[in-house]
Amino acid sequence: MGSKYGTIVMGPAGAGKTTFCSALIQHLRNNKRSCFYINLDPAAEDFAYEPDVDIKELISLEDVMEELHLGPNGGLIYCFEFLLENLDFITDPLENVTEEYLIIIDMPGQIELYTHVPIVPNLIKALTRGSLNVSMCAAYLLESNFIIDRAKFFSGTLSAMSAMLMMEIPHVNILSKMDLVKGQVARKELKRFIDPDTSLLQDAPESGLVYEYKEGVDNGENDKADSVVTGESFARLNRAVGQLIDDFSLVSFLKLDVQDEDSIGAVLSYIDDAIQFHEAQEPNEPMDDMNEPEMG
Ligand SMILES: Nc1nc2c(ncn2[C@@H]2O[C@H](COP(=O)(O)OP(=O)(O)OP(=O)(O)O)[C@@H](O)[C@H]2O)c(=O)[nH]1
Repeated sequence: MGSKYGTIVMGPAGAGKTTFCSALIQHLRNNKRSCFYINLDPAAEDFAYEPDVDIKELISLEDVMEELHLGPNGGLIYCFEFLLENLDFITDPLENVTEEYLIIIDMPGQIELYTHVPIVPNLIKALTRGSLNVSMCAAYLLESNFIIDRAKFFSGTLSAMSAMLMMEIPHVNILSKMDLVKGQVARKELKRFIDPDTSLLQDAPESGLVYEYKEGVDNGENDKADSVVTGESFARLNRAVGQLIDDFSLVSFLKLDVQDEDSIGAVLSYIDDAIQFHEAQEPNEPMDDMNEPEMG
């Protein structure tokens, strides 16, 4: 059995994951490459391309919520725990996928799956270290209009970093929906987000990553600016968080506009390169630590 290659598409809700998967599939088709599309978002409904494997065929989020009286997030976690107990649902169809294919996995946006409980890391281990030995790259999407709110952008960057550290596979960060900021942000300014320049946080203290709220102030979204205290201790805390991002200078973003075929091609070649580079670096380890206790 030859090698297998795949990308797992992650990022917050609404970042454009499913749209990116469709654009990527179209691009692969245009270039006579094959793909195997797996949808693991039980809430996703409209697909430009029908998935080859769809978690909805295994378990219904609606049924789980109704029968177990769970909310959407608890229901989603249940669905993934069920998937991990029934991994054959994904691994069996992948057995015959050859190296000509790019396996594309479309994920839900809920951050709980990546951080609070190590569900996605365990899923990735099963795909990369088991007999399947899929060489994978994570594609983490953050939507570009986050740059309008610097605090939101940097907290998104921290989530991207956290996913990168948890997954332990090659990782590509992508700023999606670039069409929405085109012409609105100067090129030079945009560069400071592409390679995150943490001094952006200090340039606009009202956009600090860490806020202290005044007592008795309504902390609703609209009143955020009024309720921020920009004291030196908070400036220091912001600098410290900024330094943390700086220290991981690996975080930088590729620009994606799904209408622009060249940007899709550029993202794909980064994914291809990241997979190839990783493959050349270290052979996949056997799946020996799947049942080790994980961080809680
Ligand atoms: N302008 C613009 N809109 C986009 C782009 N990509 C996605 N969208 C829109 O953004 C919304 C969310 O896109 P999805 O692809 O469903 O995002 P998702 O990350 O899969 O969403 P969840 O599955 O809910 O987490 C949809 O209305 C898309 O049409 C883009 O490149 N440009």
